[in-house]
Amino acid sequence: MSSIHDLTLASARDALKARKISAVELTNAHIDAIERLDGQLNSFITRTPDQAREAAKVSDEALAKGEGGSLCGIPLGIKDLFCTNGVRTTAASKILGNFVPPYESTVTANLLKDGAVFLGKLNLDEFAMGSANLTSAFGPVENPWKRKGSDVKLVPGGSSGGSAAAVAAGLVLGATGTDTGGSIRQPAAFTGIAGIKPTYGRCSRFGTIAFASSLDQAGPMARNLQDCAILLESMAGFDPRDSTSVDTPVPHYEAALKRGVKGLRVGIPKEYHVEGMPAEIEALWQQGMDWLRDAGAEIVEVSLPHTKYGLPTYYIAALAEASSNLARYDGVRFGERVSAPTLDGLYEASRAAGFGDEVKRRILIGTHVLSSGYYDAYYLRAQKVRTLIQQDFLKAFEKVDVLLTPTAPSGAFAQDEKPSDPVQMYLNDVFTVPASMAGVPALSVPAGLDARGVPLGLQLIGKFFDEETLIAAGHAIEQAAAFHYRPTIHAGVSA
Ligand SMILES: NC(=O)C[C@H](N)C(=O)O
Repeated sequence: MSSIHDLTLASARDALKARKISAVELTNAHIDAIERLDGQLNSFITRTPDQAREAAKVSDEALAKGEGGSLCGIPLGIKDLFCTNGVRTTAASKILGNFVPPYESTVTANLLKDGAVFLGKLNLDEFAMGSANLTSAFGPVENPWKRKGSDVKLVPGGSSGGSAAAVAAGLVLGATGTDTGGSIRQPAAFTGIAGIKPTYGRCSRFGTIAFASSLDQAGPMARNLQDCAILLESMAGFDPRDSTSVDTPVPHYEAALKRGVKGLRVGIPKEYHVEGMPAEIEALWQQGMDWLRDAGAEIVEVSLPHTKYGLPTYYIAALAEASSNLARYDGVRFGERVSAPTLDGLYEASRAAGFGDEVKRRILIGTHVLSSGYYDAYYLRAQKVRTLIQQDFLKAFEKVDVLLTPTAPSGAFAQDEKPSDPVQMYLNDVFTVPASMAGVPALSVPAGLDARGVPLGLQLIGKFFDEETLIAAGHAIEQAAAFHYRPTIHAGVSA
């Protein structure tokens, strides 16, 4: 018999509404699973079981009266980058180690309004800077997947690595993520789950700790796209407190699952055939094209000529913004303070003690590319190239409805394979960053396992605010791929 941990978010929602299970029962099962497995996975930074049990009770009362929102009684995890009123919010940084926000982010407020039950705050790369969840001040997250016949610990991807691992292992039914250059899509691919980076402006950034404000976008991570669609509908929407949030109606995303892909034009960007890509990933990409063609789509080759500038311009623009955003952590207004005889000394000592190496590296590079004398050569130029990258997408979308690519150039790697050269780590983002720079929506769906038994994902990139077509095409891949595998570490497997 399958366990309560095999329920998808959608099936749990239906079972709750039909009163086949109670919210308290569902919540307790997840709290137990976290207690059993998270000592190993380390996907949570802060657990909130008492609040969760209380919220579940309230959900049951609403459900008994036939009331309750779309997520009533659904246990979720929240990436620890979203401010949660009265619950510690760290961004996985020492500098915010004791920060308890007095307010709620709009995204989490929307989820709460719809009745979600929060189990706690999920681990991530410090300030969302990383692709392996190795930069967290609260320790690395372990991927619940193992290579066949091996006990080596794999990374879950990053930066939303805690979200990805918790969803994959069945500790939560869904999670929030944020994606600046791939932080939802790459960890989703590494852990065999689905994740959507919506169009920039679709979800409010209010109350989400900023990394690079012109790129950061919240989105859902869950076992499949139906679950992501349900979450996204709740998370999205205009918010007057975020001037970049866009005032356009939120569709009923779940309905898009039924659309199919007949007649859909799917573009294959030829520049994504990068040198050194493993043959299995090329083969999976080809398989994805075949699946979509068999489901009635037309496959068209397209060109995104500025693709190769995606990574270098992202790692200029994002870091410039980060250096400016992170200037606020001065030891005076937030978080960790290290006393010193002078004010400058206090800033220096607090920032030196509070930030980890990767964050410091990025602040230094970001400050450099913004400094007078280098601004034009780096930052301004990167912004101009960013426009060219966006134009590539707009041109391609005159010919096609969506683009299909691999999500990442490799599957999950071992924790101790961490490259000493940070640029090697940045290369993980080669396929995810261009869509981020353009602001267009993109998603990752699990599409298969590699020869080592580790999941691989396919990415779909869409037109501005057309998440529905992405969901329809992604669902066609889900149906063809029939990805029903479970990771080695999973709540439904008894020890
Ligand atoms: N935040 C992200 O989207 C992750 C990306 N790998 C970065 O380190 O910037």
